[in-house]
Amino acid sequence: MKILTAEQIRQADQYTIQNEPISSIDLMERAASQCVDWLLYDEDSPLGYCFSFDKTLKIFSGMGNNGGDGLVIARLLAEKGLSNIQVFIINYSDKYSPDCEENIKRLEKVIQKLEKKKNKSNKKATLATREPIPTQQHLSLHYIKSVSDFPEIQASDVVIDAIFGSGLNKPIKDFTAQLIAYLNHSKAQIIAIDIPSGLFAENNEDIEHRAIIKANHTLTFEGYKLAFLYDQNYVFTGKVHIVHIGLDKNFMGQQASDLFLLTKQDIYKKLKVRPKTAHKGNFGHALLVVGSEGKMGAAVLSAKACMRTGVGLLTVHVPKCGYNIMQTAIPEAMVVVDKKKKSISKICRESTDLEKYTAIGVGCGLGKGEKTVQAFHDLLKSTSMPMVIDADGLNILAENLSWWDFVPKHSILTPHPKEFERLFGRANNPYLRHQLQIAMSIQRQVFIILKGATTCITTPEGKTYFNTQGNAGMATGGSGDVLTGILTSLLAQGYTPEEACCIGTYLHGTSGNMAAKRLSQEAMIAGDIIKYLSKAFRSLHYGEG
Ligand SMILES: NC(=O)C1=CN([C@@H]2O[C@H](COP(=O)(O)OP(=O)(O)OC[C@H]3O[C@@H](n4cnc5c(N)ncnc54)[C@H](OP(=O)(O)O)[C@@H]3O)[C@@H](O)[C@H]2O)[C@@H](O)CC1
Ligand SMILES: Nc1ncnc2c1ncn2[C@@H]1O[C@H](COP(=O)(O)OP(=O)(O)O)[C@@H](O)[C@H]1O
Ligand SMILES: [K+]
Repeated sequence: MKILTAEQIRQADQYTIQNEPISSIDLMERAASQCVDWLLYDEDSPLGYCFSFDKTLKIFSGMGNNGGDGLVIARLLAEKGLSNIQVFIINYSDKYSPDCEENIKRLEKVIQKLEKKKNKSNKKATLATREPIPTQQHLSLHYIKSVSDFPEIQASDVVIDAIFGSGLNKPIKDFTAQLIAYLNHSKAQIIAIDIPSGLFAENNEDIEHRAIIKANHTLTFEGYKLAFLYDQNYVFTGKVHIVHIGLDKNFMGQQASDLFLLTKQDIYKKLKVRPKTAHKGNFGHALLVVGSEGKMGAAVLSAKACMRTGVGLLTVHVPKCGYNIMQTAIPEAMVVVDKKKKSISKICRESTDLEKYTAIGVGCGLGKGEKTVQAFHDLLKSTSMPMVIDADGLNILAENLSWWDFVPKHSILTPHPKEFERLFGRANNPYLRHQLQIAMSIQRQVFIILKGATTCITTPEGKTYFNTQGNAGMATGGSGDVLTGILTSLLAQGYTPEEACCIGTYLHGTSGNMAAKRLSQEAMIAGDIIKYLSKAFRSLHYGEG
């Protein structure tokens, strides 16, 4: 799925208005009604039982179209009978967008209607019983012009943030900034419409010092904004839900973008089906160069994951101390033993040693001893076959930058953020780090998988794929080694490095999700990601689970 910029979405919005055709105010109505559906029916919605309990919905609307969305949400929910709704318009300027202004009038009409109904039923009740009965529905409209107008917020309130959307063009200031701090400080659940107010859709500088809503949920129109895919911004977006508002699909499909979000459909299309008559020679021969004393677990995890991802043959090169461990843990793998006991010292005696392998993975639990560093150097120089480089392989490279010349083109590097920083340096914010990652992939002609809650893959052509599969249960030692095994296996089987990166990260995350579902995030360990690979494959091939 393509990720479009806020500007491209705005163009899609204009195109839809002109070509569907639909008026902009009706498009706003459609967008808001989709949000209302989510609020009323989605299992994640904190509003859930508002119909029966006395939660109050407090909608904070700005003066642009995002504010307009908030006003329509209020009206539609009131029309559906929701009991307690308070709308606050933030008067940060003297200019409303036309659709926002029109929706204030529409909301005022509904309020008047409800008031009339209330008076009528009170009159009836007074005539019949001599006592007024309280009306069920409260809908009110208020204006915030300064700090003194801020309403009290209870922990049980549900707050809708419709202050600013994608039209934000400068950091928020003055009492609106104070309002955002005030809302963030409350204990209420916050739902942001389209984008948390204060967050820019792409590049966010100086984020620590800016006023930005910290939402529990964000209902975003049509697709993820780029900023939502940076882990550092999760604190603002909370869980992101895509709300489809009927923008022109063809127009959006034609927009140029080098940014993609990986979906199950994408992976399904890339996965090969094993021919009925296949033999093990059809699925490659992987070499893993891994392990050192005390870190043989990393080696075992990568080897098991490699086999469980379908490679035909696997050879693992380990130090002597790893021989029994490896043969016992995974008898399916062949083992080549280094002449050194505790760490690897020489990988290939001759350059032809490597010819029989179809992919090489190196780095898990390797250590950085002098001989190992030399062996890694020799390995880089002995082959032009793209390889997977992880962990200490990356750290060694970071300390020997001139060796970049020997890294085979189209290799896959899998740094976590700290390893990324060692390799490529620091960037001031996640957007700039992403730009740096793209630039490095192009310059070094390698695939970089920057691992995190959302994993970011960049290609030598400058494309980016984001993988959002996975969960915090995978934040446990060894998860990265499992990924290295999976990637090496896919490369060995003949998947292109780009396919291996996409399938590998998605599979790893899906398997982690299945493990967490069954075992809990707390109790799962890296080895469980391997155990659930079979389920993950079945779900990708046949939609099971
Ligand atoms: N795209 C779609 O498909 C659809 C989009 N829809 C909705 O529209 C939203 C975008 O609406 P929008 O363009 O009116 O922008 P919004 O964020 O409400 O800002 C309003 C104005 O605020 C101003 N302003 C900016 N920054 C400021 C600041 N820091 N402090 C003070 N003022 C500031 C600035 O005015 P200016 O400063 O330029 O005069 C700006 O024009 C979008 O997020 C979605 O919710 C749906 O309704 C329908 C389908
Ligand atoms: N919160 C999270 N959500 C999703 N995936 C995660 C999360 N935390 C870690 N992961 C995944 O787990 C793996 C951890 O890799 P790494 O940091 O190299 O671990 P290790 O060095 O222990 O093997 C990465 O693939 C990462 O994407
Ligand atoms: K918003």
